[in-house]
Amino acid sequence: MRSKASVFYGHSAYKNPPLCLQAINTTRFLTSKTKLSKRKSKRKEIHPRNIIVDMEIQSSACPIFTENMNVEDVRRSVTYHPSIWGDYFLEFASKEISESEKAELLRQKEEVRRLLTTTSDNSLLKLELINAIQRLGVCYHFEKEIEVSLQRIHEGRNYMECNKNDEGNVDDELHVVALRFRLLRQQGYNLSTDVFKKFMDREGKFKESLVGDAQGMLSLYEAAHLGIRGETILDEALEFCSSRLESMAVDKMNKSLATQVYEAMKNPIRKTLTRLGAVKFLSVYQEDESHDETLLKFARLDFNLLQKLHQKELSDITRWWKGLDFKNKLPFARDRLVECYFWILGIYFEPQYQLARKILSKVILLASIIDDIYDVYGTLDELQLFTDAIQRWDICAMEQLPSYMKTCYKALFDVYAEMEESEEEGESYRQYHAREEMKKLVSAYYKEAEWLYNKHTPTMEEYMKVAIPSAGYVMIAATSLVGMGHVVTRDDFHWVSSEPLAVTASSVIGRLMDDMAGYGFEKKFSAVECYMIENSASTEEAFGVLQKQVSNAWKDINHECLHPTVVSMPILLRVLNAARVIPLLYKDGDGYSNPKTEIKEIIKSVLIEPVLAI
Ligand SMILES: CC(C)=CCC/C(C)=C/COP(=O)(O)OP(=O)(O)O
Repeated sequence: MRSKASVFYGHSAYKNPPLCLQAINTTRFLTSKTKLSKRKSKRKEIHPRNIIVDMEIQSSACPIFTENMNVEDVRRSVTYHPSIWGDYFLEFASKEISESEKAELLRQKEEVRRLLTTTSDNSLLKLELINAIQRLGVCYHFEKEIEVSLQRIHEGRNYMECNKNDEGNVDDELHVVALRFRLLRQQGYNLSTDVFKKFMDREGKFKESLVGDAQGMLSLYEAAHLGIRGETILDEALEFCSSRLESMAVDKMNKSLATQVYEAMKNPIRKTLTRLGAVKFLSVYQEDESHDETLLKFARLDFNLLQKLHQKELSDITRWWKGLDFKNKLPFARDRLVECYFWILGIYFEPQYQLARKILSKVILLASIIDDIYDVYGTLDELQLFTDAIQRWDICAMEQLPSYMKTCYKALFDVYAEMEESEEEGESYRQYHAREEMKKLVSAYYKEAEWLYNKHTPTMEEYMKVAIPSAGYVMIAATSLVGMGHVVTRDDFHWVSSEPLAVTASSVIGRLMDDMAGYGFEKKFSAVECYMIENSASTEEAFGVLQKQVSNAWKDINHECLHPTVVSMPILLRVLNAARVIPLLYKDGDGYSNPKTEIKEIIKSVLIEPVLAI
């Protein structure tokens, strides 16, 4: 088994910030926070204990206790805006995919399979075809065929000889080399970055002449996101391509390429959710004159049929959610049903993972409610009771809880019971592992609440030890395996519970991006404040260091996805996909708590609007 993540994310990385960061006084941080809260309060004129959370305002200050305060005074009252979707998805209750639609899908699928298997592996056409199939989100239909082809491409000794065009050898083209590199790395092949050396000068810099090749640079940019730690060529490539592509006059590119560059800068392929990437790529692909009509039609149909399936699932979960009536019973909590489902859809969208999606969507919804109980509403005494009850995991433990907590405890208990019922004989270890990870999550929530109430400022090391589990991604990784069926083994559950590097790295991405997005708004300590205080650093310096941590965490995930992997690809894909959700939700603020922003449009494009032919 590979080394534990603490080696990489331990104290030392934070203990030794660049020298320039060490002399700066923390008062800067305090001053900037005060200014910020003054500005916000003035704009909204709201009582500091009852702040409306909308796109600008997110939470109140931490509670200040005095002896004669009662419980209600102490509660940190935060009002999040209500769900923007309401019961919209209930209307899809009777949506079914018809038999004729299924038959048509199968017919078209066979045509694409024929196309895939008859296109020579030694051709650029094949690379482009595999790339299109993957980006259109339909590669789950052809996993075997793609695996076999990429294996042949990887082994292909005569690749270069087979790829001549009028100007010479196409394998000398940056686009071809970079595309091949990315496709093979995605498949887990640990290709050397030396393949890019021919595009560099004697000083080890990428040749400026490449600027004339926008397509090649775009492909190199995408390939560079598959890098692991220490691959300086890919770091260099990323910097070179990002700066050159961004400054390139858009009118020098054709429209399709310009759109792709714009999109790639925002959402590189490696960090993009498959379904969202498919919506975007469908429009690029259909405008590309060299597109394959069979593949395009199939991808469109598959997208729309899967969307129907997702709508029906969301309708079922909405019914369950309405039945719980949290809106009235726990009105302080975020009602983010659709956003939670969308989050889980990022982890798996394929039809075979329907049960897994249902389980994980319910669990993440309840985790969100519990997070608000700990961060917003519960008093420390109540939180202690809830934490104890969760550790006991016994329905009788509910009796000692205040009524709003009982509702949540019972709902959680029921979901895990449902999980148990869905398991086959001898599989109870699945629900057991999921439950243990939920207990750890709740303990971490409690620790954070305790810090807040006791006004304790943790060191970065202390903070990360708690904030990694409290990011919820270890719990998500374990629970994501529960409904996946026979591709998952008992060893996979042991792996996920052993703090493996990939899972910790995805937690680091989740934690740090969430903390950076919430900085200045959230009422609790975050990595930004911890870093600043511990290192007397400015906000900018803290962000720089944390962003570097995030970028290293991506490299660690990439590393763990290379052969030989500790667990199988379907397991690792869940971890990678969970990490992919984070930049989407947290790159430009907290898009989960405040989904009125771009997130709403994204959810619409994936879950509501069918893709149409132009
Ligand atoms: C991955 C999981 C469990 C997701 C559930 C929803 C959730 C808790 C989101 C983060 O909210 P937040 O920004 O308030 O989180 P925190 O309080 O940890 O900063």
